[in-house]
Amino acid sequence: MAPMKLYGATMSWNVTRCAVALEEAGAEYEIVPINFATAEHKSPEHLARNPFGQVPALQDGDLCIWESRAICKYAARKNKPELLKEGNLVESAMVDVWMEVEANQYTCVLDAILFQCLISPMLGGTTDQKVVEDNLEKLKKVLEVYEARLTKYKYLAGDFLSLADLNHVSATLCLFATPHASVLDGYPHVKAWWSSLMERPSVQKVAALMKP
Ligand SMILES: N[C@@H](CCC(=O)N[C@@H](CSO)C(=O)NCC(=O)O)C(=O)O
Repeated sequence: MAPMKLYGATMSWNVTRCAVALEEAGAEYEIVPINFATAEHKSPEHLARNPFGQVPALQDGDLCIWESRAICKYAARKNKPELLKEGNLVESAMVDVWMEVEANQYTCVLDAILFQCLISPMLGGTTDQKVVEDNLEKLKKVLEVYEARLTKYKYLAGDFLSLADLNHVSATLCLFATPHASVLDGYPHVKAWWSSLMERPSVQKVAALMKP
């Protein structure tokens, strides 16, 4: 079977979220860059992959899917279903909860910080420090919940690694490219959780991919 194709740039934490899942699942894949400078993401060819004209998109044979977290679930379900715990109703429910928390409580706040600190300056813009500070305060409230959870369990969904943990990696790696990674220092169990994720070969490989 030909390797899967992950369309997008490794500077995007939505794209590299998929790379972490693909690496952890041991999938055969290649990253196909999409050139934003030429609006390739809005080309008919790419719109056929992702009708919203965004990256990532994943092609696996005749199947083409988009939305990073759907791609991650596909990679896990196909190659390493234990990352979803789908055979266990309770464990899979907790995986689902923390996958939603990653998207709707954690990364949505982190996105605002990363845009201001990394994307805006890259586009010739400025960093709105008030937006950064406001979202750091929101992130601290989220991290308080994580700290309480990770005081009880080694990983977010329970005492087992799941896709919920892995979906946090790409955006958190980007946090370390900003001056604000120290926000994690106030949460020792979150730091220990992050350190254990960073020890994984899949994460180390993607971290290397993301280096500018
Ligand atoms: N919910 C989606 C977000 C994709 C996205 O915003 N992609 C951006 C670049 S990466 O941050 C993108 O393609 N932006 C171009 C555009 O929106 O036109 C996902 O998780 O895959």
